[in-house]
Amino acid sequence: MRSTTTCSEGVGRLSVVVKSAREQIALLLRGDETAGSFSAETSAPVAGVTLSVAGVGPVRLPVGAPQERKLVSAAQPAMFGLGEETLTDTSVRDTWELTADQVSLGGEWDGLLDAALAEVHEGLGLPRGARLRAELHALLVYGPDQFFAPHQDSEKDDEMVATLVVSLPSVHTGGELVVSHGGESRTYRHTDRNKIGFVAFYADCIHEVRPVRTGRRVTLTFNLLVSRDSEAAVDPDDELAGLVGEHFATPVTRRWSEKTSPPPNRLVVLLDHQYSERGLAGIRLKGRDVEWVGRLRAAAGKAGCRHAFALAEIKQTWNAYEDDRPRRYRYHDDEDEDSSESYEVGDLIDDEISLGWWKRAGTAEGEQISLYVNESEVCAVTPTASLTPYESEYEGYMGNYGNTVDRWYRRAAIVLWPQERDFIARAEADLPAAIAELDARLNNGEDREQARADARELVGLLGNGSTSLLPSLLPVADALDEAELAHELLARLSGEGLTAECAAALAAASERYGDAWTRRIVESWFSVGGYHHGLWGWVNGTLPSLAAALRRIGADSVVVHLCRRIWANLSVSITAGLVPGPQARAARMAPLVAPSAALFTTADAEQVVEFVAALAACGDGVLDLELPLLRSLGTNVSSSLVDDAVRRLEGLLTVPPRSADDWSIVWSGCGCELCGTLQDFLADRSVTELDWPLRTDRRQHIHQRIDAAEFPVTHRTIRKGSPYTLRLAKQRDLHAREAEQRRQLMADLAWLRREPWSGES
Ligand SMILES: O=C(O)CCC(=O)C(=O)O
Ligand SMILES: [Fe+2]
Repeated sequence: MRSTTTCSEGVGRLSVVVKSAREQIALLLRGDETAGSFSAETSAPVAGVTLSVAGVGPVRLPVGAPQERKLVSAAQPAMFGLGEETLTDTSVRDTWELTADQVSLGGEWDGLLDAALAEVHEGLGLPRGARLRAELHALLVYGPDQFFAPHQDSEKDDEMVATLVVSLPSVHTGGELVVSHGGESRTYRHTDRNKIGFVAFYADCIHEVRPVRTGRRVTLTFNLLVSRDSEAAVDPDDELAGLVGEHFATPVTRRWSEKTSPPPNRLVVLLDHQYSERGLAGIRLKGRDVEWVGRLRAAAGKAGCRHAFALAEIKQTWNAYEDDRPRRYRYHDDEDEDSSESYEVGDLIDDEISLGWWKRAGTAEGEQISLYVNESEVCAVTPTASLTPYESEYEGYMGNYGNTVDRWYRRAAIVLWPQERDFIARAEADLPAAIAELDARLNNGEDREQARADARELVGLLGNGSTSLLPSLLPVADALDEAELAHELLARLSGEGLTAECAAALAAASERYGDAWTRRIVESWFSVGGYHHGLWGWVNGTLPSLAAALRRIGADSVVVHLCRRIWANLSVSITAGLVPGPQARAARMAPLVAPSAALFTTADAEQVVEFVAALAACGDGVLDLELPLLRSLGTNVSSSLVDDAVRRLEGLLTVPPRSADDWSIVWSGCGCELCGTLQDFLADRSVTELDWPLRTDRRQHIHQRIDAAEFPVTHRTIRKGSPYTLRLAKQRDLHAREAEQRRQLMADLAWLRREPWSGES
């Protein structure tokens, strides 16, 4: 049910049917200032509502002409009150009336009425605790020229506060209801044939029904009564406390999905005025904030909540449309324009709120925090958009959004959170502090079950790949003494966060939870195939000292797991880097040399033998890693690695040197017809040039093959004829280059043989 406002002056406040607790809190804080209006309007679909009138029978809705006539025949001319008298005077009131006892409403009616009363309740700004009831007074039918002159309804009942006019759908023109109060007047017309219209106004309003011009207007009038006792019963602070409780108990419905999330962990109520940290910490509040904060603190106390004062940074992103109308009509966004361009602001696309500082009640000092606040946790009496941003920036076309304008604001807030969710609410704001606190509690031997429960809550906050938290989290995971929980806490972090200082805690956890646990956690920390941009740096810089520290305290088995996992990562990169082109391959191997050296010097001899065995299974291209690795390792090297390199070099040198008339190049392509032709050309001992007419896409394939393998072959496209011709030529220095390569192989071999390889790892 949505309000279809047809007022000619003033706009009804009713648009949303169900308000969330935080929206109601904002309304409640705003108070009477702007809350109520003298009249309010809403509407509801007529389908499902039944009407029956004594002497007429069931009346179909919308009301058609034959039924209107029947209604009139069962009606009386309406009377009106003047002082103590009741009169009939068609110059004041001319309409047909059926009394309440003749009318019965059914079907969906009761539900619709309740919903309409809820809206009207809010629209009129009636006290929240008050109970509003509607008492049917009459059914009225206005035919052509009939009307009701301006008048004020008599309050027939002590509890009566307002009148509700329900317009049933019927075809007519004219017959507007005009309601006036304090110099303002609003005109209501109900013309929608599928809807029932509701207009409520306070009993002290002057109102009239203008003459109907054609058709008939059918209305039901109700007295709106407020129960006094209920009004008195609810203390507004209890109401606020109730709403706060409701906020923390209501699952969050997400905007674009059916799913719900657990209830929010906090309520951030934005204040109106600006404050410094010191001003806020000293609770030197201004203006309306004084009252709001007072009420919210009282409500927090009643609802079992803690609170803090906080400073929020808000960034709003709006759609913007460039405005190319002539200058004098342009809309300028305030005096301080966002940029020299003019534009119109459209919809709010994004509203990010984060808290960077807070001062919790009961603590001595404010704290720097970092807390992203969800929209569902924010309550604003004054919308941020109505304030002045401290900075704004107009951006041209931004992908999906078109043009946008970003606006930044700083606002103060009071933050409430349930006492029983204190730990997680604080942890979300300051994770390192929460971890340190858990650590201290466990060290002091405080309730371990509680610590476990709190730690379980932390799991969801430990995002993917964080590196900074491992050192502080490891001792906590150990002290919790629960293997699965310890794993969950640590598993989503990156092993790159390990430092030599972690050795003791890591060794302790490994000892407590066992070898299989250790292996599993190490595997999570260094997932294979994942993206580890800092892994090699960590292996070079940290792994050796961490391993040494672990060994000093007897945690050799942890070192074994670390080395195995680093090797798993390294060997994936080695395999991927063994590309056919020698230069490309050398470039891929270069960054792997240092981490390989660090790993080979860290791992125990047995593991190094395993690593070398894996290298030995690779093609000869792996020499591009093995030789620089051997140089980097110096004497501190496993003989098996030397042996593998020697074996490869010797093997390559058994191929006799190229004879002067031999121009063959051994290669096999992808097996396609083009690669076959290329292969034949390359393999030919005497042919050194090939002119090959080829279509563009086919030429591309051959270019790629030659570039990937880095053949000593030039390839040029001769842009003549159709298709163009690809000219391949074996490079003239083929022999000289191979001779040079051979000299290098021999030099490497001599170096390997000459070196006194004393240190057998
Ligand atoms: O029919 C209407 O819209 C209003 C009637 C009225 O003002 C009354 O019955 O007092
Ligand atoms: Fe009236």
